[in-house]
Amino acid sequence: MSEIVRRIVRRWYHPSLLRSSGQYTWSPALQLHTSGTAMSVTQKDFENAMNQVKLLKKDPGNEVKLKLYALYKQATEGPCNIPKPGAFDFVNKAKWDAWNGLGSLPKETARQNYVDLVSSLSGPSSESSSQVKPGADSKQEGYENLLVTSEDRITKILLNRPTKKNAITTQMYHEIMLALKAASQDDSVLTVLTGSGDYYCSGNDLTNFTDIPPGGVEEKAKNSSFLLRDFVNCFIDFPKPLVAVVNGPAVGISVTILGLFDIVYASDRATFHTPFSHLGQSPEGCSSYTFPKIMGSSKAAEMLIFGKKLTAGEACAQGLVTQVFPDSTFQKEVWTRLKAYSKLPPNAMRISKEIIRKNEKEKLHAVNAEECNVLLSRWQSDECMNAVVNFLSRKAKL
Ligand SMILES: CCCCC/C=C/CC(=O)SCCNC(=O)CCNC(=O)[C@H](O)C(C)(C)COP(=O)(O)OP(=O)(O)OC[C@H]1O[C@@H](n2cnc3c(N)ncnc32)[C@H](O)[C@@H]1OP(=O)(O)O
Repeated sequence: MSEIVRRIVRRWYHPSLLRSSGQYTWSPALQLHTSGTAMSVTQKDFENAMNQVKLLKKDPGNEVKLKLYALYKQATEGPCNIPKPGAFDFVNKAKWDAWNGLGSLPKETARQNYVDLVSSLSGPSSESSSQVKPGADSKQEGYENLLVTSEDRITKILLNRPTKKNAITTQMYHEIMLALKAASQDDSVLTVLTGSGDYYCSGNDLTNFTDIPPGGVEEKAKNSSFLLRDFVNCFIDFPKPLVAVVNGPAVGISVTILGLFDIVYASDRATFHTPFSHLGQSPEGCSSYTFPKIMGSSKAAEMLIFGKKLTAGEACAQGLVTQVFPDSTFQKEVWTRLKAYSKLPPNAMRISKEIIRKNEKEKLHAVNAEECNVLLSRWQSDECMNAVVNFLSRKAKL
């Protein structure tokens, strides 16, 4: 083991680098405001949702209350505009973090997300709504950082960790695999992956690298390689039409697996970034095969080797994205379209997907295995470890 590796392992264990997510105590100070400024189309839904919150029979828990608080503030006041409270002012710091974590999420999207979240907590409502609201029908329990709902024959898997830009933790990889398995067997006909807050997903959670088992960095790298292979296999083998609703910036693995989706709809706020060389890593998610195929080898190289960040428009021009929508109407347009698609005969859709993908499957599994094998050594390299330490010690961002 080189000196740098020893230094990094020591630093990985150093408590000052391991930031906890914190536990919050519910107090009246966290309760939602119930007056809002008048807004156009969804104001009625928004007000109904605010009223539904007061009628909830079960305490939704502090994490959900913080999300509701943040979305409410974003929907009514826009991006966080108050100074960061001191570290020991726990409650206000938690509220500030939640609101600030929504970044520049547009008011309209925050209002929609608030209504969706309340619907998922309340179950089906008897009131009519002017909006298409995916996810109000049935919420599936057992996920910590996903919100999995089914409505209108669409299963929606929402990455629900907005304060961390939906970075994917080890547990989330497992939860996403479970959710995909359940969706492949439920009575839905389409499956959607999307993100909550202003990001679609910031990729692999870099703190995953701090959880070193007794076998050291090598064992960690092996475990991660197996987990990644299983994770990507779930996308390769998913039998129903799979749609990515890219609501904001996407980074790393959340971008590379897009080549395994059947449709990718993007907000015009979305960007697509695979900074593998910057991180001392290499492509995964079968992108070393799908990207050159989709966009040609030189465009793929610019993304995968040089980390060029694409706008939604560029990603669409290069074939990675199916269609781009203005952010202000993104949710409404996309869900209206998906709801219409979900009425098509399910067996025909499934069989069409199978015939489109079947000749590629073996190749994709081989590419996945090879990419994971290369990453196994990349994750143990000084280049990668330095990049992770720099991020964790706040020296580097993308
Ligand atoms: C099983 C293992 C499989 C591994 C598969 C491999 C996949 C490869 C990849 O996915 S590579 C991509 C990895 N991702 C990154 O490098 C992104 C790192 N994040 C950033 O550069 C920035 O956070 C940002 C550009 C995404 C957003 O910047 P912004 O200034 O808008 O916001 P903050 O930096 O303040 O972020 C808010 C909080 O979220 C935390 N966070 C964001 N992304 C990640 C991440 N990928 N991993 C861990 N934590 C992340 C960030 O630290 C902030 O937390 P804090 O509020 O506690 O400070």
